[in-house]
Amino acid sequence: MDAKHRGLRAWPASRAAWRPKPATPVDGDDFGRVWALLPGRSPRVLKRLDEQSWALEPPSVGQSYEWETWAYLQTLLGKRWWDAYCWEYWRFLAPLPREDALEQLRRLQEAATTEAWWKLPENRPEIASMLRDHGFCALDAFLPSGLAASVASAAKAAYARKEMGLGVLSTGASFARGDAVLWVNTQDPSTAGKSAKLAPKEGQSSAAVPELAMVLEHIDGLVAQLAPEFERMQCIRTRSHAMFTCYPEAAAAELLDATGKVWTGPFADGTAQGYLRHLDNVRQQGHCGRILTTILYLNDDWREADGGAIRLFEASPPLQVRAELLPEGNRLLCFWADEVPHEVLPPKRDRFACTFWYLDRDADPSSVAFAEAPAVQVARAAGTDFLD
Ligand SMILES: O=C(O)CCC(=O)C(=O)O
Ligand SMILES: [Fe+2]
Repeated sequence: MDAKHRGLRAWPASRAAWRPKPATPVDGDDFGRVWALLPGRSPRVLKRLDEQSWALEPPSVGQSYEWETWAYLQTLLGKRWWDAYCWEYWRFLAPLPREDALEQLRRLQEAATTEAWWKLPENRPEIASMLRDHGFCALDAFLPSGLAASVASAAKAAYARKEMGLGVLSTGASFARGDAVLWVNTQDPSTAGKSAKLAPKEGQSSAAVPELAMVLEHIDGLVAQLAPEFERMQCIRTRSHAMFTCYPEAAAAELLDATGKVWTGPFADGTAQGYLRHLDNVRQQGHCGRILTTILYLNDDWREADGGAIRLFEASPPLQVRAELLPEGNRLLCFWADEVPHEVLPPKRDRFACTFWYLDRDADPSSVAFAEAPAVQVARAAGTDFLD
């Protein structure tokens, strides 16, 4: 991985990067990548905390004594240590009148779950420039936390009910990937009847998950936000149905192939369960319409030791790594479908995600036109409305 991209595991920094490391001094590179998402009525992203003069005052990010403090708080608060961390910085920047601190924290948390930091005008240029400069962008805390949790439960429940089928390549082959897949659309199955079951290919599993409609408002909103910045997004007119995936923990994996045999993954010993390096849209083999890949990860507290990172490569040289990202819950990853080769490393825990592709082709049984699509808006402005 070249120096420019080293450490680009998340943007803003992942929770993993925030985990206290009392014994390890933070080295120069990592130190420069400390970011914070501050909750509040207008949440703010603080960048490069080490460069802010106030951050050098105690309590200061990156100092070993501070990590020790947070390690201690983690033992007291469990998962809530993160909230306390955000709270601490908020308090530090804007001293509050004396008030019950816990009550205030509760209100801050509520505000933080109803507002999307990435929609704020001051954060937009940063997001677009990440996509422009690196070919991908990763947004943490993307959805309101309750919504992210409910999508994660829907995916996990579908997997537990054995509704997911073996992932296959668009060519029909399955040698390269070890995931279980379920195509999901937003229709309410009670009213949609047979049309609620829509998968791109005959025989693939599909289902309707109505709460995805809310998720789509956010992801479509991001696409609409980014589109004016990118010529190549102007032709987007449809979005695929959602693809729920589970890459099962290697030891527990038992997927059936098309002939009903237990499928043991791409490697002969059956231990590896990832997805080999590939492009989502190989233009030389015929443009499949995919312009932008967006993946919402659905896994709580994912650690480096759990494996399962998505590794993004440069187009050239072919094995030059751009970045690796962990599939941490409520992280949205976007990248150019025809320009960013990627692979999924085998996970040591069941690994869930929900993928949508934004396409430049017309709606068909596997995709739908959506109101914010740039090409749809152009057509509307010209007096043609081809939405249902
Ligand atoms: O789940 C991921 O991180 C990526 C999966 C993938 O590459 C795909 O489905 O095409
Ligand atoms: Fe892919």
